[in-house]
Amino acid sequence: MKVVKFGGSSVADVKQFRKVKAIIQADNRRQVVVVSAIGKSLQQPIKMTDMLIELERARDLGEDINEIFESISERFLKIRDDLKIGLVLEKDLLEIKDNLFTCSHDYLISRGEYLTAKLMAKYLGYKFVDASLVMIFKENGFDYGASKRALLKIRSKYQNIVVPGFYGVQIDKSIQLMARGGSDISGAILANLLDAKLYENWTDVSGILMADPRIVDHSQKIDILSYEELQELSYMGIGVFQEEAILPVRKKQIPTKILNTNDPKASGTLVVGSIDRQIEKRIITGIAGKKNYTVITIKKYQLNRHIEILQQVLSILQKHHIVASYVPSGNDGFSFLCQQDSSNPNLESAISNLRNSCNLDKIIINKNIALVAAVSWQLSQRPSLAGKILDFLDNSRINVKLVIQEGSNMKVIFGVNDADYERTIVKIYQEAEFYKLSKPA
Ligand SMILES: Nc1ncnc2c1ncn2[C@@H]1O[C@H](COP(=O)(O)OP(=O)(O)O)[C@@H](O)[C@H]1O
Ligand SMILES: N[C@@H](CC(=O)OP(=O)(O)O)C(=O)O
Repeated sequence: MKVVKFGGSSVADVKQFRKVKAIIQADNRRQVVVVSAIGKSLQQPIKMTDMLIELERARDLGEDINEIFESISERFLKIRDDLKIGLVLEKDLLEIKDNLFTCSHDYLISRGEYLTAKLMAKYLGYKFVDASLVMIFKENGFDYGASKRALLKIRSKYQNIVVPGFYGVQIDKSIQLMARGGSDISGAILANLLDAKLYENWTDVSGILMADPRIVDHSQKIDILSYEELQELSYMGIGVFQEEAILPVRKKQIPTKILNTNDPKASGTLVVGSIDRQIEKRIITGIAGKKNYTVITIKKYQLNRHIEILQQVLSILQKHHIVASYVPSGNDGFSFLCQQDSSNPNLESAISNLRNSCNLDKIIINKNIALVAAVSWQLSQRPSLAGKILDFLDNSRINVKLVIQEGSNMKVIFGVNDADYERTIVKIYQEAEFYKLSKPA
């Protein structure tokens, strides 16, 4: 049995729905289907999830919600009408509108997946199973036991089901949303619960590419990679597979394939536990990164004799809910990195709190830093790799502000100015290509 997840781009319009049906019909082991909310298409530049976020914003600001609600409804009703499936969606849409001023954020934003799954289930002739019945959370995480019991009970009656991704239910029956891109997580959890033979993750690219195709033209595909390597790449920002989706499949060693709905015959990328490295020629597995970091450097003379400073700094960060990666430095200071985005809304107040509360010599703030990581399982055997890349970036006049090689020994990270982000990825990609060609047989 296979669990198959279709991302927003795979269900963006009626053409995409037809492709999904052809894929499902081509293999009767594709019994458990997870869908995201309808995503972007050529005609529709906005994901349904973002339209719902916009609806919520309009509601909260007291603006007119009717226009945006109408365009949301129209997208669903158009797919239904074009597919000619006799599904009564109007009742669901009315219920959402009725609930709009009293419902929670998680309920509202999850309705994109809910309605898309209803459409898909009807179109495929599969049973619609609301995620609130089978994706059960408890206070401190996901409840695998309760979810499995509920799921097996339903599957004893219905083999072929469609489950909306991206959300589940809390003990108090309220809807709980997952992180953005969370349908990947739903699919991975369902594959875990059902001990699936394979988890197929269908998207709009033919697998995981060595670098973001929006930055590197004709980037090579990664044919096979380990859960560990994918974890590093996802953590560093490749959007194609949600980082939190790796653990559920990794735990049960369920092979996972990233496949292209628009080119279903393409082989895609296979993710597994271990790889025969004899046949793996690549030295750098992949390159990924993110922009918009702030580097905060704390200076304190003989910091190693004032260990309490570290404790104070960390507790201030915690108080402001700052998500930070810590980069130890020398005797007289250390740095940490924070993303300047919605994950750290209190960054500025945390910095001013640090300035006022800790007895520091100096705080240096460096904004608009991009991190670019080269992931390679061979890093521990090739310590010179980081140096070679640095040399290459230096020759290209890219100013590298920091280098981090982590304990995992799977990736080396280069901090550059945001403005140099794309160029850095292109240069490391070129270096990776050169390396592959120049590697001794
Ligand atoms: N290294 C990479 N390999 C493949 N795709 C990547 C990579 N980095 C970024 N992407 C982007 O991820 C997109 C797919 O992810 P996403 O938009 O979440 O798809 P879906 O709608 O199927 O969930 C691709 O269209 C591509 O632009
Ligand atoms: N619709 C949600 C969840 C998701 O997984 O979407 P997608 O498969 O389109 O990345 C989001 O936009 O975050």
